Amino acid sequence: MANAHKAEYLPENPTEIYSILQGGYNHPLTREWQSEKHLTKSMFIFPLFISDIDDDETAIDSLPGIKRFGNNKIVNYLKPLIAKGLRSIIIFGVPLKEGSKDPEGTSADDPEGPVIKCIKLLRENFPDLYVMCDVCLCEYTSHGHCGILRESGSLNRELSVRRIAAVAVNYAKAGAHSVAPSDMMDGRILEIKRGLIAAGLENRTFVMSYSAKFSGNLYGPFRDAACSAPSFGDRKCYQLPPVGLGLARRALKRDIQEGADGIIAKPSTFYLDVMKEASEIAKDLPICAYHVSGEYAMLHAAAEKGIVDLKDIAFESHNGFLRAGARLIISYFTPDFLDWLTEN
Ligand SMILES: NCC(=O)CCC(=O)O
Ligand SMILES: [Zn+2]
Ligand SMILES: [Zn+2]
Repeated sequence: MANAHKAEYLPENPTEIYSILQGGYNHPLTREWQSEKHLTKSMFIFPLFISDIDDDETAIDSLPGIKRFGNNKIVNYLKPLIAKGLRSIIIFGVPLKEGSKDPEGTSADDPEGPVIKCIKLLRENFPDLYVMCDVCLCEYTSHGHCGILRESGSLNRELSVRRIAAVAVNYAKAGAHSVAPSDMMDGRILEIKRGLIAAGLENRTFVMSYSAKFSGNLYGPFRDAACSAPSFGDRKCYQLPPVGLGLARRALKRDIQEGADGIIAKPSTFYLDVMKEASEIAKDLPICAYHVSGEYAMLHAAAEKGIVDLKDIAFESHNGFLRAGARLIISYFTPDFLDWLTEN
């Protein structure tokens, strides 16, 4: 008999019954029930570009809707967003003044520099806002690379890691709740944790590691906003090659061992497999997707051309990150989601 292996309880023609799925999602509510996770306002971390020109308020052409602000302007800009439910931001400093960049990136943690001033300002004005700081040297170095260089132009890993850790500790001292090293120097998580312990700040500082940060073609608008393009060469010897899934796994495992409290996967849409693996390898840590500037700009460009609806595509992409295991999202769409998640 053809159906000898068929279970007793199956009907003669099972496809009649078991192939039917559409009854399970024909209503808007039953479609919502399919979602295992929902986007919430508290998942969003909004990138801020803060320059050393205190009255700065400059639109970034390649990042629609995003501006660079000086410290005199940022509080008023954030007030309505916080009223709508903004919980967290990540600060990127942008020194623009003549002579504000040098080989060591001194302006990164200058007490009078844009970042330290912004941390203090935001902590004073918004006691409930969670203040995260990107930690890197590229915005502050004259050469535009993410670490300290040898005379030959190659990276000095040891000096870089020491400098990165010192900057991170100074941000924490100024009041940052979280530091997020994006430099990709080997060993910086351990060095930062050691620095935080030495400063007595280890039990109140969240170290968010950009573990799986790939070099590639999606950071252009950010470099316009942060004026951080390297003056020579590229970042391919420290950011991961896009094909390097194995390297991402190694970086993740190392950063977990060195004590990272959270993991960033970046970029996001093109690297959902990495995000999924990160959520499995680092299952005890929150995974954060970084929807980077190029991804944001592409969706805007497509919407402008009438190819996609901006809100629909933003939900589709950001829900993808949750499906892939992310719990947090750094996104330039944050102000939009604060509106959209209120309407919903
Ligand atoms: N550390 C931040 C970046 O390198 C770029 C992010 C972006 O393109 O939005
Ligand atoms: Zn950098
Ligand atoms: Zn970076």
